[in-house]
Amino acid sequence: MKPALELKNITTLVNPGTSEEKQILKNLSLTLEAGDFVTLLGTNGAGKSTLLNVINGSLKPTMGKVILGDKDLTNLSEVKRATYISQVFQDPKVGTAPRMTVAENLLLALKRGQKRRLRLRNLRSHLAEFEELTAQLPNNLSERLHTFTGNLSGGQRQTLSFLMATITKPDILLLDEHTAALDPNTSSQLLKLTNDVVTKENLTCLMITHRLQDALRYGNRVIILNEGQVVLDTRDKEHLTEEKILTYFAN
Ligand SMILES: Nc1ncnc2c1ncn2[C@@H]1O[C@H](COP(=O)(O)OP(=O)(O)OP(=O)(O)O)[C@@H](O)[C@H]1O
Repeated sequence: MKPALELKNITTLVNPGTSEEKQILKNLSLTLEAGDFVTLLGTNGAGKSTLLNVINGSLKPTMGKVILGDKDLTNLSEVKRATYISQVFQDPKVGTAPRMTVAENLLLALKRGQKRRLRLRNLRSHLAEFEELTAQLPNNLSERLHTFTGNLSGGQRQTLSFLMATITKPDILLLDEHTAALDPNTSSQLLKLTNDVVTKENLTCLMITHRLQDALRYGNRVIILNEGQVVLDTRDKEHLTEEKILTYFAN
């Protein structure tokens, strides 16, 4: 079977030819198998978000290739890649349309890839489905289906962003510290939901986190980046400890 995602010799150079020139990712290669749930760790500035940006297409690598299944995405725009790749960001304000209701946002996510005019038709016929989908979720989202998302709490909005990112099964799910801005209870509820959905749907997922205990608790594989390179890539989580992880971090 083909790997879900292959990054081949990715190098990203920003501000080339200026005094600000910086190589962020350095000839980085990485293969994700279908169903891999990777927790991605590394010090501030190691290149974790840059790696996600190269995958989602918001940053074009200076060199290297991004292959999804049998498709070469390297020259595909961010918008076109969104058909295959979903992402949840750290900021709850990103990822949902604030002047649309929860139900309207869910419908947009469900009809991803269709023309906007067609996407908002038949909202009524999906309401029962959305009620059922949100009923099991934290933060009483099911009681807020007709609320503008701009009026939701950060936790409700992040739960909605996660639901939108997974409502149709993405080929790759990217999570960039998606629970970091939430209070400890809400954060652990959303992480548990994340784990349940990723495991049940057998999603291929890359999740950036700074919390070592979460990196150890969730997923089947741990990757640590340092200065734009992979310094640890292991599925042997049984023998991994927080102390051991810290030895791979830059000082
Ligand atoms: N477009 C850009 N132009 C210039 N420098 C950039 C750009 N994008 C990222 N960088 C720099 O590249 C380095 C890596 O950034 P990146 O955001 O990928 O790190 P990170 O591992 O996600 O860090 P953090 O844990 O702080 O979120 C940082 O030093 C950052 O300042």
